[in-house]
Amino acid sequence: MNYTEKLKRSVKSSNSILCVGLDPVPENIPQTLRNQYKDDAELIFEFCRRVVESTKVHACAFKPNVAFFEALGVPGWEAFEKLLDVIPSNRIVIADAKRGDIGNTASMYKRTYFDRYQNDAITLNPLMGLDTLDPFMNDSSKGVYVLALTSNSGSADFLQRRFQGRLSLGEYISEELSKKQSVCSTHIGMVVGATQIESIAPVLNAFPQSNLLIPGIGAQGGSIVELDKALDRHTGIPVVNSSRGIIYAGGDEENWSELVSEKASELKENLNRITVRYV
Ligand SMILES: O=c1ccn([C@@H]2O[C@H](COP(=O)(O)O)[C@@H](O)[C@H]2O)c(=O)[nH]1
Repeated sequence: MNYTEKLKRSVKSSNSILCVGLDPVPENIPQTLRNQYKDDAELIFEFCRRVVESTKVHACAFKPNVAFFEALGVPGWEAFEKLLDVIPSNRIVIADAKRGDIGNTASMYKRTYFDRYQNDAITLNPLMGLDTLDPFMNDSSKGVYVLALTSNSGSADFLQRRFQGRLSLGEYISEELSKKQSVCSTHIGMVVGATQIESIAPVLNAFPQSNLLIPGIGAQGGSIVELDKALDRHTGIPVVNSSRGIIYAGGDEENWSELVSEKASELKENLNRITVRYV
C-alpha cells in the first residue's frame, strides 16, 4: 500500500485528520505517574503509551519528536522504539526528526527511520539542498514532510523572504518539491505552520496535491477557522498536529488521561466540523 493510501485509510478509520504530537518532558508529566516511575526513560515511555491509548480513536497519526527521546540517550532511544510497538498499525507514525544532510549521511537517516524503525514518514529540512532528499525518494510506502513554511517566528528569517522572483523561499521550495514529486515514488509532503496563514497561499498553490503536516494549533495559537479557509483549494491531505495542547491537557489531575482523551476528541470534532471534506 502506498503512503497516501495508508494515510487515507487511517483518516477514514479514525474519522480524523488530527495528529497527536508526542513531545514528552519528564518534569511536565502528571505527578501521579512521576511518583510511580523514577527512571526518566520508563516515565516518558509509560506516559506516551497512555497518551496513545487515550487518543488513538481520535487521531489518524502520531508524531513522536525524536529530540525528546534522544535527550535521554540510549534509554530514550529504547523508549522511542518500544513506543512504536504500542501505536496501532492502522495509524500513521511520522518521525519528527527534521533531518537534512549530504547524501551518504542522509542515507543513514533513511536507514534509521524508514528501515530500522519502520516509520511511515519523516520530517526533513531542505536547506542543505534538494539532493539531501534523494536517499528517501524511492519508496512509495513512505512519506516525507519537508519544511516549507515553519510555524515559528524565525520562519520570517529565511522561508518567508523573497527568493528568485517568488514571494518567498517557501514558495520556491514548494515549486521544486512539486517538480521532484513527478520523478519520485516516495510521497513528498510539506510542513506548513497554522500560525503563518497570511503567507501560506503561494506555498500551497505551487504544490496543491501535496499532503501536509500542519503544526501550530493548540499551544502555538493557530486558528482552525483561518486554516480551513487557507486549505480551501488544496487537494492533498492535511494532518493537523497538536502536541503540548493535548498531551499535557490533564495537568496533575488523577484522571489526567481522561482529560487528554477529551481534549483530543474536542480537537478532532473542531477539525471535522470545518474540514469535513477530508474524512
Ligand atoms: O514548523 C514547525 C515544524 C515542527 N514543529 C513541531 O511540532 C510540534 C508542535 O508542538 P506544540 O506543542 O503543538 O506547539 C513540536 O514537536 C515542534 O517541534 C513545529 O512546531 N513547527
